[in-house]
Amino acid sequence: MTKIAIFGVGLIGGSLALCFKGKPGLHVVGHSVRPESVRKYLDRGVVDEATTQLEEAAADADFIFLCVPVGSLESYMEAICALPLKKGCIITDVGSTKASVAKRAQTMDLNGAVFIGGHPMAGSERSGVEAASSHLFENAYYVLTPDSSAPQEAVDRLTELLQHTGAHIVHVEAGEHDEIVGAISHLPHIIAVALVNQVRGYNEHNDLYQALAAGGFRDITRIASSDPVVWRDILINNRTVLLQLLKEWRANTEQFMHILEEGNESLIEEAFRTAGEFREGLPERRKGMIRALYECYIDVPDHPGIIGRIATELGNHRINLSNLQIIESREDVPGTLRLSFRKQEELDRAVRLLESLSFKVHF
Ligand SMILES: NC(=O)c1ccc[n+]([C@@H]2O[C@H](COP(=O)([O-])OP(=O)(O)OC[C@H]3O[C@@H](n4cnc5c(N)ncnc54)[C@H](O)[C@@H]3O)[C@@H](O)[C@H]2O)c1
Ligand SMILES: O=C(O)C(=O)C[C@]1(C(=O)O)C=C[C@@H](O)C=C1
Repeated sequence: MTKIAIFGVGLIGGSLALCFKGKPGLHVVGHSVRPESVRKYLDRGVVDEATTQLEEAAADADFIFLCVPVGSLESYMEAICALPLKKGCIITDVGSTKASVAKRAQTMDLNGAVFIGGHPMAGSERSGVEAASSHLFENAYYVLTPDSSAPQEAVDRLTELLQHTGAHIVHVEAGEHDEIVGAISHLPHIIAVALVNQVRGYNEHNDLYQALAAGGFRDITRIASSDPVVWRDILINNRTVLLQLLKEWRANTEQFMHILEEGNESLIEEAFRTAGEFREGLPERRKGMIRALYECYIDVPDHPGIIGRIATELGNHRINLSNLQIIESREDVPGTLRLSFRKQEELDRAVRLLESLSFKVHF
């Protein structure tokens, strides 16, 4: 039996546990310092076994996954490596920053274990084991940051285990990883939070701000609802990179102010054109969340029964919708529906069907 110990069975740890649990030859043990959490993991069937004892969880483990907030990673590593570990045990983490934990692993006594940093590029604004899903990592990228001291055999073993997540494994150097995710994940979280708080301030004097906030505001601010402790740790940990990115962001914002002061129409168009083109190239269909898998948007006239008709047509053609969301709906104005499917083939069939019914489909 291969024993997998997961420390911190929250959104990410719980999702990994669900990917491994029930697979032949794998036994998943969850750890929490809180007895009520241990009971919850067992009641929800996320792990095979759960304990509050660090030593019991780590004993004889072939793989140890550290799925706690970034600020707690090093203390967990130190506590675990002071325990008797199985020789050749692989310790990995899922932290959203990689350089500091990699550096700490290089300077500490790993007690016969091998450390390989990891970071699944999938997640959600939700947290806790309640939000865990076995589908979270499907088709997402999963970054590994092995340094030159990591034996190839260990990297191969971890890569093989992670096949159960359905993610694509990529190797990135830890420092480069932190720069890239700083720009594509951490900076957007800061911007979303700052924007929501700016509007929250206006709303204190006029609650129409909140009432009128529609698709645009929701789309750009979903991640502002992310877990405060998890994000406190990420931002503090990656602050050198983030301070540089924020300087560049400030310069970009000032440039936009100049364009507006000048009333420069062509530069505004140009900014939307270049941004739109780049965004079109994002690997949209590789996202790991169920709700964001294979999507299309359709314009619909705002009249009663239209949603029912679309759902019925899809059902009649045995096309399974995984989600349907009204993005915009106002009286007398065409609305937009977002339709999500679990498979490319279902999306393709839905698009053909909806177009044949004269709906306008976008991606
Ligand atoms: N949320 C995301 O979208 C996402 C995506 C990829 C990676 N990560 C990384 O995964 C790790 C876990 O994040 P998550 O989103 O699963 O968080 P979560 O809050 O859902 O889970 C965190 C787990 O760690 C435990 N924990 C242990 N020590 C803790 C402490 N001192 N403070 C708070 N919780 C503590 C909690 O009980 C919980 O089980 C973080 O390092 C995060 O950077 C998060
Ligand atoms: O989709 C989200 O809600 C996320 O915040 C996921 C997200 C991201 O920014 O893309 C957040 C943190 C991670 O470390 C990896 C992925």
